[in-house]
Amino acid sequence: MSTIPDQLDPPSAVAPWRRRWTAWRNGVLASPRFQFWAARLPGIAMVSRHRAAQAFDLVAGFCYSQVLMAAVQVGLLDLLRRGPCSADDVALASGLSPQAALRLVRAAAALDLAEEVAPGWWMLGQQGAALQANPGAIAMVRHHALLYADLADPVALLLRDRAAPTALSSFWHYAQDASEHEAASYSALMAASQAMVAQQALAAYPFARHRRLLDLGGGHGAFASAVAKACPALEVAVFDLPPVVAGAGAWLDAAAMRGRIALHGGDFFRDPIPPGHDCITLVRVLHDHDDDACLALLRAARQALVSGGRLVVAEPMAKTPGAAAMGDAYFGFYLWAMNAGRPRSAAEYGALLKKAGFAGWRRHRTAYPVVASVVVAFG
Ligand SMILES: C[S@@+](CC[C@H](N)C(=O)[O-])C[C@H]1O[C@@H](n2cnc3c(N)ncnc32)[C@H](O)[C@@H]1O
Repeated sequence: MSTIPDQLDPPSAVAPWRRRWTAWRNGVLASPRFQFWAARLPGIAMVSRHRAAQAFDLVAGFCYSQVLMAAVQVGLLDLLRRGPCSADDVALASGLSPQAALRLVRAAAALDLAEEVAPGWWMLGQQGAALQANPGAIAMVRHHALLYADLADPVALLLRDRAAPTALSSFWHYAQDASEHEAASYSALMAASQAMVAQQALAAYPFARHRRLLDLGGGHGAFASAVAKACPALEVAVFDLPPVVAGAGAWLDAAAMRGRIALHGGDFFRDPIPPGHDCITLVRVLHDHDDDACLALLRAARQALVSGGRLVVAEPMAKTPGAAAMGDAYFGFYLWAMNAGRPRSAAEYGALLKKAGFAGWRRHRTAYPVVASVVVAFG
């Protein structure tokens, strides 16, 4: 099927030394002789074993994710949280056969989701404990069934070029006329995973220096509520599609924030953005949209901001040191499957913000950039 020629004409953009060095290094790494010796030479052997394990994880990662999915779906993590369990306990609670339960709990232990604390008895492992305590992460694991369905044939997905509906594009139905049920499904997922994002943004940027904040695409108000709690003097409002805003009341009631957060329903690509705010936030919104749409939204946000105001962008970004796979691999394919948007680096946001008329921008450090990076624009 591939029509890629053996040799490509070197493009002038690639420095000759870089091309020669990379080709030489790759030739060495691919050589069976090098691999044979690298596994035996003291010092290099450790590195090469680590690289081999990484390569295996890359090949088998989809299977690990499905072990996690099964553990979440049958309630294994909840069960192990309560105390030591045998495979028979797992079988009884999950409806699996004893041998299937044993296979699952052993796989979970190999991934640090479970830990065998005595022969035949398991509790939560370290990863399992952290995940089980994080409702947002668990909600995302369940949600991944849709992405997994879209990725079943990744080349077919790429070939469709975002022109045909997918499981994810149906889930993320951003429209004025979306049903309240559709809007409620994705808004609940976002609200469940918002706490960890808000934590990053609140620690990275001093929202309390502002007077009035508008969270564009703010869903049911989870981020707005977190900021309002952290900054009692700040007036906080949310702007989102009418079917989303219509469902926000119940969420705000549950969080005891009704009345504290003003709600505006509208389409930020068509309707005017409410003026008079000195801070506008876009949290996990821009990466859902293609460049032209982002630019239009950033221009509209800049016009709505009061003079001297700030625009705060918070979302997981591409080219994040130490978390590059999260950006262009995970979000790259997630948003491709969603049929809109792309992950962008902080520098790419900087360029878009300048194009939208902002005088400057700055990246604010977050403790977990894998959850969210923060870029602030001014002027
Ligand atoms: C990925 S969600 C993020 C929600 C929230 N900011 C968070 O981080 O939890 C994107 C949000 O943008 C909203 N949105 C998308 N298109 C919109 C539009 N044209 N006008 C207003 N809101 C829109 C969606 O309804 C959704 O609530």
